[in-house]
Amino acid sequence: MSLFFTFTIFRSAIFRVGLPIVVVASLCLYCDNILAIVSPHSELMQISPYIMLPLVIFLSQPFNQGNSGLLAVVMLLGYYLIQNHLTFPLIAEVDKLSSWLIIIGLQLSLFVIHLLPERRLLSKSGVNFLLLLTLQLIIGFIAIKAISAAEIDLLWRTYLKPIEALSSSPYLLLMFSVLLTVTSFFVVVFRNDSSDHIVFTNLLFSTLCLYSFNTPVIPELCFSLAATFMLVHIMTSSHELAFVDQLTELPGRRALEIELKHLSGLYTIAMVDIDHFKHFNDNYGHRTGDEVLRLVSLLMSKVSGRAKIYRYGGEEFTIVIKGKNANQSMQYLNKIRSTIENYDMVIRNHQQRPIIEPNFRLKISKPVDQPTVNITVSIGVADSQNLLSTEEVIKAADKALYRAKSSGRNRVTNLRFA
Ligand SMILES: Nc1nc2c(ncn2[C@@H]2O[C@H](COP(=O)(O)OP(=O)(O)OP(=O)(O)O)[C@@H](O)[C@H]2O)c(=O)[nH]1
Repeated sequence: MSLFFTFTIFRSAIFRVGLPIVVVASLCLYCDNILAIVSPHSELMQISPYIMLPLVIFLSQPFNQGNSGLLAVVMLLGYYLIQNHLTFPLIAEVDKLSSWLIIIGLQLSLFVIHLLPERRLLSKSGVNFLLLLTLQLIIGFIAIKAISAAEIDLLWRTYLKPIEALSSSPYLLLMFSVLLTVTSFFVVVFRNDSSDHIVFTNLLFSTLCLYSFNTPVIPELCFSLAATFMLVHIMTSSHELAFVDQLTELPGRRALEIELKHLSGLYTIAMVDIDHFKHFNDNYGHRTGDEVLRLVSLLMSKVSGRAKIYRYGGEEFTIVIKGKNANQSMQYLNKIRSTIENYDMVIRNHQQRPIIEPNFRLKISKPVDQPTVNITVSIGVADSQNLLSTEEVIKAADKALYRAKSSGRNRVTNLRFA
């Protein structure tokens, strides 16, 4: 499987919602076994959200993941309130009211983060959100002071009685939680913006926490797992920013440099360059040019083979094929060249629809009567046989690419056989 598809799978909505669902489902299925393992470490479990959530807040600032930072602030506050303002099992009237307010406040605040742009934690939108959170806290405290025990009891008996066989939490609150979590699920499936899946993950774990509020260690476990997902999200997003080209979603130049450091033995390097791309940009505009770059990346990735494809820079790509010499790689490279050449690109008005659909699906069939253009690429190839270093192989492939261009373009050139 090429690196391109590995990245695509990790970034897909299905993977992003699927992984936390699998974790939560496993927790539910093997609850007794998991509790038996973690219960002896309950003190450690209790403090772990206090360590992990501040770490998320701290890392979110330099890593530009403000929404993760805000999620962690909400979760930390929720966890603190659950640990310090509730007595389990929830029998006292004031505890019941507090738990309802905490859950409603926690989940609404988490959900609102779907609406925020990805900025730094201490940006204008971040600070506004934190002010809103403070306001919510004040309203909560006023409500607890203002509502009498008799009124809470009436509320409990009239609207909020739990279905004991299902959960000790009021079913109306559970429904509210599930509704927000399911809505968030669809936000990930249909939008899948940078932090959507992590909002969903937090909602999912907080719903599980509500569902099993009175089970010991469950709140600690849920908040720790949510923090773990956020830490992984911050790390993988930063890795992506550093190593994945944002336009084509292929690994970029830095990823290639690291790959080159580890290359040894027999391998082939091919430099791929789109022909007359400046002309294409001048004729159809830079935005269409960008889409062509994405299309070429996608077409190259679809041609099967165990090669790794990188965006070298501009309209140039690098293909690394391990375990094969240049001659053995020619068939694969020619297939890439011909696949690109034979793809009929429909140039649409950008106000209507782009060449490639936003979710990166290839448009295979072209509508009748639409004018099409075909682009071509030139490829220069060299292998590690008789060459001492990767720099030399790249230089030789570059030289071969220059020859491919000067010999008429739209060809694969291997200088050893030229
Ligand atoms: N749209 C778009 N254009 C880019 C990007 N990076 C580089 N380019 C353009 O790619 C073009 C490269 O042009 P040249 O190096 O002259 O090459 P060419 O026109 O492809 O000609 P040959 O390589 O000789 O076939 C320039 O016009 C750059 O502006 C990008 O990320 N997006």
